[in-house]
Amino acid sequence: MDALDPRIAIPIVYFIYKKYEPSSPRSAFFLLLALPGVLVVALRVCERFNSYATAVPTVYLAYWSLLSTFVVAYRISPFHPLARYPGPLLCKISKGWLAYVAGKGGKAHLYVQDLHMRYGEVVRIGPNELSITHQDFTRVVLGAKGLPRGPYYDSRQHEAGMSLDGMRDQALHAIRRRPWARGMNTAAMKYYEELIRNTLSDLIVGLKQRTNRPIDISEWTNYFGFDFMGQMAFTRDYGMLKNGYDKEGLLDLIEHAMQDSAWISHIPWSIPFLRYVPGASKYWDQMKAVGERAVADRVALGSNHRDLFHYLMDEDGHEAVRPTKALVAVDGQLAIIAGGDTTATTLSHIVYFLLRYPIYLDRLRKEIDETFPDGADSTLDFTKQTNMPFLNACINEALRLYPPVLAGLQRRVEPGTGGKMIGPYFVPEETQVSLFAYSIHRDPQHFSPLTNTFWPDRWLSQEKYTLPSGDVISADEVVTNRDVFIPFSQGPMVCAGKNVALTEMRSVMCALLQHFDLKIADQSFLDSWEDKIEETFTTKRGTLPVILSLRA
Ligand code: HEM
Repeated sequence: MDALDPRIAIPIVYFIYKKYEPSSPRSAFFLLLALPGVLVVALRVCERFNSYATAVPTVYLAYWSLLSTFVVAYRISPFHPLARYPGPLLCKISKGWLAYVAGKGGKAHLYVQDLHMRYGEVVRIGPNELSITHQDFTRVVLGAKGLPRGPYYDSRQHEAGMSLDGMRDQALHAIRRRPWARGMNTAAMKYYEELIRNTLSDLIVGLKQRTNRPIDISEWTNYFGFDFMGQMAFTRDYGMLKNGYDKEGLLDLIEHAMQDSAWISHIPWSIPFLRYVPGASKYWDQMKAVGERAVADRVALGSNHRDLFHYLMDEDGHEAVRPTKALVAVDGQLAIIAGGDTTATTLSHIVYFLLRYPIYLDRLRKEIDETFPDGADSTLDFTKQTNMPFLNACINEALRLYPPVLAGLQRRVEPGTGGKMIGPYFVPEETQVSLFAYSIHRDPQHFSPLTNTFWPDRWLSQEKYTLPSGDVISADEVVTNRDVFIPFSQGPMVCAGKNVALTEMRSVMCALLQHFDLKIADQSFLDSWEDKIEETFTTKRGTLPVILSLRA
C-alpha cells in the first residue's frame, strides 16, 4: 500500500472533509472532483490503470463510496459525540432527511413531535443536531447568556447583508437590534395603534360588504395582516382590504418563497450551490424587488412619517453609521413577512377554534360585550383589551397549539465553550440545538390536562377548573408552564414585533365579534383545517369559508 492507494487516501480526505465540510462550491469542487481527478492522473501515470477510460470511473466510484461510507460509519458509530441520544437512523446519517420531510409535505413539525413521543425529551434530528423539550432550554438556550443562532438561519442571507432574524453573531445582532427597539418604543407604538385602527376600519367595511355569503376568513386575515404591515413598515398601501383581493400578488409570492426556505434551511450548505441552479432563487429575487420598490417609494415620500422605516433608516441620527437603503429593504421585507403572515395565521387559528368549539365563541363574545357595552368602539381603548382574561387566554391557547413559527428555533453550542448542560443532558460543542415550539407546547409535562385540545381555561387563574366534559378539577391538577411558552421565542432574539402583534390580534377579535355573527360555510373545511397546516418556515394554511351576518 502507498499514499495513492484509495484505502489510505480516502481516510485522509475524510478528515479534511469532516473539518472543512464543503459548504462552498470551491471546496466541494476541490474535495469531491479535483482531488479524485489528481488520483486518477497519478494512478494512470504509475500505470496502475491501462487507460483513463477505466481509471476515471473506478477511482471516482471508489473515492465517493469510501468517503460516504466513512461519513456514515462515523455518524452512526458509538464514537460520535451525540451517540448516546436516540433518533431515527436516517436523521443520524444526514440532515438531508429532515430537509426531505420538510420539503415533501410541510409536516416537519409533526414528524419531530412524533419522534419526541417515541424517544422522549431529547431526540437526535440530524448528525449534529438535537431537538430538546426539557424546560431548562429557556435559560441555557434562549436566556440572556444563551446560545447564538445556528446555520439554519444562513438562508436569510441577502445580497445586501443578513436580515436581523438571521444574524448569528450575538454582539452584532445586539447592535442591529437597537433601531428595532426604538421602532417599537411607546411613542412608536402609539403611531402604530393609529394605523391598526385605520386598517381595522377597512377590514370591517370590507367584511360588511360581503355579509350573508361565504368568504374565506383566513384570506381576509392575510389582507389585514399585510395591509397593516405595509403601512407600519413603509407607509405603503397594499389595498388588499379595500380591493378585496391581493392586486400585487404579494401573498402568492411570499408563500412560494417561504416554501423553499423551509427545506433549504435544514441544509444551508446547499445555498451556494443553488445559486447555480437556474430559477432556484426566482421567488427571493422577486421578493428583493418588492423590498426595493417599497424603499424607493418610501424615500420619495420624505422623512415626515414615523413608520418602521423611519427608525430602521435611523432618520433621527442615533447611530454613528447609518444603514444602507438596501439593508433596510431587507429588514423591511422581513417585517412584512414576519409580521403579516404570523399574525394572520394566528387570527385564522383563533377563528377556527372558536367555530370548532362554539362554547368559547359565546364566552369570548360575552367578555367583549361586557368590556365594551352598548357597542362602544373597542378600538378606542387597546389597554382594556390587554386586560381581557378570556380574550388573551384564547390567543395564548391558539399560539400554544399552533405557533406560527412551527419549526426549530435553532441555536448552536460553539467550539471552545466546552459544551452545555440542558437539564441532565450534556450537549457537546459544535452541536445544533433546535427548539420546536410545536413539540414543547404539546408536552404534557408543560401543559396538562387536555394537552392537545383547545382549552383556553388553562391560562386563567382559578381555584377550580371545569373541563369541557363537565368534570371539575383543582388548580394543582392544571399544569401551565408559562416559562416554556415560546410562540414569540424568548431572550435577546425574541420577536421584535410581539407587542404589535398582540395588539393587532386582540383588536381584530374584538372588532370582528362586536360587529358580526359568524358560522362555518362548509363543515368539511373546518374538519380538514388542521390536516392542511404545513410548516413552511412559518405556516401555510387552507381556506376557512365562513358566513358573516351583522349582529342584531
Ligand atoms: C403572532 C405574531 C408573531 C409571531 C408568533 C412571531 C414569532 C416570532 C418568532 C418565533 C421569532 C423568532 C424567530 C427565530 O429566532 O427564528 C420572531 C422574530 C422576529 N419577529 Fe416576529 N412574530 C409575530 C409577529 C411579528 C410582527 C408583527 C413583527 C413586526 C412588526 C415581527 C417581527 C419580527 C422580527 C423583526 C424578528 C427578528 C427578531 C430578531 O432577530 O431580533 N414579528 N417572531
